[in-house]
Amino acid sequence: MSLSVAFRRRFDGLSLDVAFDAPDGVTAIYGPSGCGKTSTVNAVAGLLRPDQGRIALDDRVLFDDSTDLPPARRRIGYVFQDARLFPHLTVAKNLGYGARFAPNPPDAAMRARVIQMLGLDDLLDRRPAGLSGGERQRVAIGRALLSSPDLLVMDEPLASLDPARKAEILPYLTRLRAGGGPPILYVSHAMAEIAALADHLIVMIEGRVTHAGPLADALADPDAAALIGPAEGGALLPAAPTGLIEDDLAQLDTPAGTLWLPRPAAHPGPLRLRILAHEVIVSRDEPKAISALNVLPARVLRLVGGPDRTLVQLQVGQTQILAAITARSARTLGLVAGVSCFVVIKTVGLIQTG
Ligand SMILES: Nc1ncnc2c1ncn2[C@@H]1O[C@H](COP(=O)(O)OP(=O)(O)OP(=O)(O)O)[C@@H](O)[C@H]1O
Repeated sequence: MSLSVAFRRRFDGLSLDVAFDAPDGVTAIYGPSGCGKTSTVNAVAGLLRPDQGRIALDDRVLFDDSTDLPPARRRIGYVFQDARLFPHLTVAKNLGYGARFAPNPPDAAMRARVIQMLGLDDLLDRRPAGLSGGERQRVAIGRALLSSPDLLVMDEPLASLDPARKAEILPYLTRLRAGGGPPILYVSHAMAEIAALADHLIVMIEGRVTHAGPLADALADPDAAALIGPAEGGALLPAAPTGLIEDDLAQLDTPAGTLWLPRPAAHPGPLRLRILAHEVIVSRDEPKAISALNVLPARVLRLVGGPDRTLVQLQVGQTQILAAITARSARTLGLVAGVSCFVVIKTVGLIQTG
């Protein structure tokens, strides 16, 4: 299932002129406050009428010159920042409400799967007022899923939660992503959240899409990283434990090479590594007596200079990694495209993705 979006809409303060495709998986829409993220997903869901354009899910047109399907007929599940549950209904009845609009209502097995995946078994008889913010959001996600949507839209679903509740709900979202459900359009301005969940990235600035493509490519691309915020760039790598554990460190296979990290939880699921550009040191010589565990050979691909730092894109093994260093270091090291060097990776964020 693929979503294709192209529309215009003028407001007094902002002209939206948005075009992108969202393939299967999770597509994150990222950008500063007021750039038009919510308006874009609202246009997709039928809550905002474009002035012109075309919005389609595969061949099914949701909006064009002659079509404007009402929200209930778009087969889109919507999870808002606040859960918007019915306060007088139990969790079970709130979940059942989603199914009422499903073109093919979910059977008992599907319902049981969603309840189990979102950990809702013990909450079914409770009412929303007695639930934590994180529990309410899990119910809202379950309700949206049980409407058997062709697409799930989530607009800042974690933004109203405190850090502990966010950490509690993220594993449910990663499980949802890994479970082969509908494609997800995920609005967020938190790159840590996006790095944990998304496959594709749309960057919006002032009503326009300024970057679209695979998330991992964007984080390792100096031009895209400059748009996203250079502090967010670096790399996002799939990782597989080799099974070797020494001194409580686990050996992981990654496209960059073999890395040693503090042993991840015993969970067998797939892992992602997030490396931030300012956690990467570049050395011309192979560093020997050094406390950092992860030193890999690399080659400079290109440098993009900013006012206070230079982003260096490096080929490391089969992948690219960005390093953020000072312009002075880039000069004194003689870093230019083609130069061989070594990267020292200081810290790596380990993300469980399934
Ligand atoms: N119904 C409306 N009428 C007039 N202007 C609107 C309307 N909806 C949105 N806008 C304008 O579009 C701008 C973008 O709003 P939108 O909520 O889509 O941005 P956003 O990127 O989701 O922002 P945030 O991250 O703060 O939620 C707003 O600042 C506002 O100027």
